[in-house]
Amino acid sequence: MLTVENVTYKTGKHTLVKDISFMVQPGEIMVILGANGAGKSSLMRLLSAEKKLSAGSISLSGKALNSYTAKELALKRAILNQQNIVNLDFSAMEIVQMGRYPHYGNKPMTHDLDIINEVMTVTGTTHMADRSFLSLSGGEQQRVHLARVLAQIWDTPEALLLLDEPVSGMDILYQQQTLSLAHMLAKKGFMVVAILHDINLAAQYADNIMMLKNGRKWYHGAPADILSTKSIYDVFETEADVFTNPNTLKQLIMPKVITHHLSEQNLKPFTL
Ligand SMILES: Nc1ncnc2c1ncn2[C@@H]1O[C@H](COP(=O)(O)OP(=O)(O)OP(=O)(O)O)[C@@H](O)[C@H]1O
Repeated sequence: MLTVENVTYKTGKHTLVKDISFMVQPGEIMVILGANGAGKSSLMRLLSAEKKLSAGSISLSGKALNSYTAKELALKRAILNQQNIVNLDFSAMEIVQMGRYPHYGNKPMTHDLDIINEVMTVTGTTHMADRSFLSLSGGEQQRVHLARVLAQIWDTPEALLLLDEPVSGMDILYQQQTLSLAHMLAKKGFMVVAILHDINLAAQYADNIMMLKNGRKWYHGAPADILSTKSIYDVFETEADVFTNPNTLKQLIMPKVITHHLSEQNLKPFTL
């Protein structure tokens, strides 16, 4: 289990995360929603132990996160960051192999190679294995990074998978496939925490949603319990209709079109 208690993160004079508590159970997907600048990535950096807490505590499988060694953490949790910059010319398979690195000495063993093949299959990246990573499209690179992250924890029971905007740049098919995969991994016993911007995807895949605003937790619960016109307005300052999809019984969010800032008088032609 992931247990987060009264966590605060300050940098300089700024408090980016304020007194947040929650738990994520093995088998659960928790999605973090919030406007730009709400503190989602900052919280994610605390969960990954990339940043130190200013106050509060985080424990993973009953052990304080800050008492894990770097190697222990690498075997227990993996993070897909928003930006994964690679400048060197590796093949896609070499990138995925890097994810497996904490598990082997000099050379990957047969078991490691089997896992690398498996995660490339489930992320639809096998056919890119020998391609230069730098030649891949943005969405293809994102899938290779996902495979790398999965290779790291594929065979770890109750691993923590942290996904910061995992489907940005992916087409609609791979968005669905990636989140279905996250769902499958949760059912395998992983704890999945994902930042998404698409509320409809959150409604479709999350077991629980946490909505942040100004670094604070504003709402937390099952999508059906917390997604409403009011909560969306409170957190995003945007009006939206919330329906129930008759086929899936999940929430469907339809933002209302805002026209008042865009009157024709305000739209002057550009002059060069
Ligand atoms: N080192 C820093 N010093 C001061 N403010 C910072 C620092 N790093 C981030 N911030 C600010 O903290 C706030 C939260 O940033 P964070 O990246 O966590 O937001 P986010 O919810 O992930 O946003 P987005 O949806 O745009 O990715 C933002 O206003 C950001 O500008």
